[in-house]
Amino acid sequence: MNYNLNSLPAGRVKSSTWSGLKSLLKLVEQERKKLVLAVCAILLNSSLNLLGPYLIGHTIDKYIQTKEYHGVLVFSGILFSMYTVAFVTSYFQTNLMGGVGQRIIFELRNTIFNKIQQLPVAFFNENKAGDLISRVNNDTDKLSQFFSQSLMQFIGSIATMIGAGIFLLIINFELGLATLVPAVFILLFTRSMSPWVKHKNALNLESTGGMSAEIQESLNNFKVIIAFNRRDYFKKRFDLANQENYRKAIGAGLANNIFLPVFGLFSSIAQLTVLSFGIYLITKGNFSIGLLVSYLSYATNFYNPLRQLATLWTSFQVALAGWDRISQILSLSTNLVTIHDGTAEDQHAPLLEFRNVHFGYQGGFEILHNISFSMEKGKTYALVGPTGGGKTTTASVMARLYDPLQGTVLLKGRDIRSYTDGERAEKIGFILQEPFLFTGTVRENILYSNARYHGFTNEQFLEILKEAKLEGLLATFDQGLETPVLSGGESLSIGQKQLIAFMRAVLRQPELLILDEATANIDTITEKLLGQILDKLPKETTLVVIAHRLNTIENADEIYFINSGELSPAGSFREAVDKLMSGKRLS
Ligand SMILES: Nc1ncnc2c1ncn2[C@@H]1O[C@H](COP(=O)(O)OP(=O)(O)OP(=O)(O)O)[C@@H](O)[C@H]1O
Repeated sequence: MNYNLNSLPAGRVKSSTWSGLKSLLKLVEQERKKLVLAVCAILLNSSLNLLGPYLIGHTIDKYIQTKEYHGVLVFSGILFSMYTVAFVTSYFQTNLMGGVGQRIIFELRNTIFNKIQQLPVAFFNENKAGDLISRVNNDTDKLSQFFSQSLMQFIGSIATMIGAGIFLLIINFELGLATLVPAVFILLFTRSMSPWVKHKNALNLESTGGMSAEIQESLNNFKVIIAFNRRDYFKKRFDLANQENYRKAIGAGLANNIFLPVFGLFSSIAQLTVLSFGIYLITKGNFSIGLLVSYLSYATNFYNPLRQLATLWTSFQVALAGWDRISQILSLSTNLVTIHDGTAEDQHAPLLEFRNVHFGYQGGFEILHNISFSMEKGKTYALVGPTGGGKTTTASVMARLYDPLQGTVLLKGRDIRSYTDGERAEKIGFILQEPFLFTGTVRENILYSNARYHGFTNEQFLEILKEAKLEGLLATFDQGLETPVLSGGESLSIGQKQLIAFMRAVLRQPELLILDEATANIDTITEKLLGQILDKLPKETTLVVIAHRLNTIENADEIYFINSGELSPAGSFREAVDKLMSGKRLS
């Protein structure tokens, strides 16, 4: 599956306005009741506003021209009450829709975030975090604006226009037709321009995502930037991204503003038509002044919402462009599905086995070539080899961060794909080369993957750590379990981060524990302590150690070389060292 959002076909194939609208409306299904109420309110509002001109025309012809001022007063009262009710309905629907918009954005952000969480590592390799953040924050905001501000105005404007159009045709059919002709041109113009406007907005959102990705990358690398005094590098890159965004925003702005003057021009033409044709009809004796006043008002009632629609249409196109980017994420699914092959675990089978495994990252060359080997319960395996040889990649396939392109990985004789994520994570612990920590405390970070200890007090939890012989590792943290972890671990040394990752993984007592350079940044004394802790793990635990330092693999039962994606057994530690001495070097 292609996980690169910027090259996904959905990004280029634009959904049509109608299908986009339909899928957008699906979002509000849960809000149906509130939506119906809001639509009723807006329809009532439009009807009341539409009745106004008719009553004014009637008052002029029936009471003002005949000087019956009592009737004028009565009708003024009626009009005042109507406009008051119209105001209340308008306020009611605005309130209602404001809430609907906020709930939609809330649900939508949850849905996208949950979807992102379900996607495999390959998705994160392919997309920049800044762009994803922009999709979750900025693009959903565009949708929310449409739902909370524009949708009801949209419905209200269309209702008012239809009503006004009907009045125009009823009062005088010929004059009505002449008044409505410019609207047909507006319709045709809007239809032909909408895809272009939406495309311009999509480009704008894309460049906002790109800019956000630049910001995120420079913030992540601020230490390197400062150390190498290369502020100019990211400044240049940001300038470029900002300029690009500026150009795209100008393009989108121009496209968005194209409707307003055109709509304005045609509505002025319509007003002129009404005025000249109407006066002509009056001079012929076929029309009254009151009717002309009503008529002009209806023409305004028809063309003003149309002009407003120009703005709303733009907001709709922006929302559609945002929705396209969001639905790209929603349309993805994990390629690491759980299969049901019905095979039971075989307690006598090797703990983990690679059978003719081939693997390559998305869109790249094959990295692992036809690897076959197996690992027994309770043994320690070392993977050694040159930088870029494929050790971490092999470990990642072991932990099913990726599936092989060809071949099978078996866990206890069962296809690893037949285990659920939960079962797999329970059985396999993986201490990554770059441990992931989040803002909080040391305790929270250790508990991250050990939910069963969540309710424990510090004393109880310390007891658990003591039993697992992990307590000694806390000595390097000045406030023990309560030591704060700031900015995703920036406040800790890399060695300290590795210690936390170590405690996190060991506490789970997995059946297979993979340590990818897990001790590379730890002093020799602490490393010894770690070694003792590993010795205390249940004897059935299988260990896989990836290491550059030879002393860390001294106690391995078997050592494998991984070089250029090929795996070969190196025998015992002595044999491995002999091989190294005879010319093959570890990195
Ligand atoms: N996410 C990725 N996307 C594409 N290629 C990758 C990715 N990760 C690693 N590679 C490539 O796969 C190859 C093997 O990398 P891997 O990280 O497995 O090597 P390694 O033996 O663990 O190296 P080291 O000792 O430096 O950790 C390298 O050529 C690397 O460029």
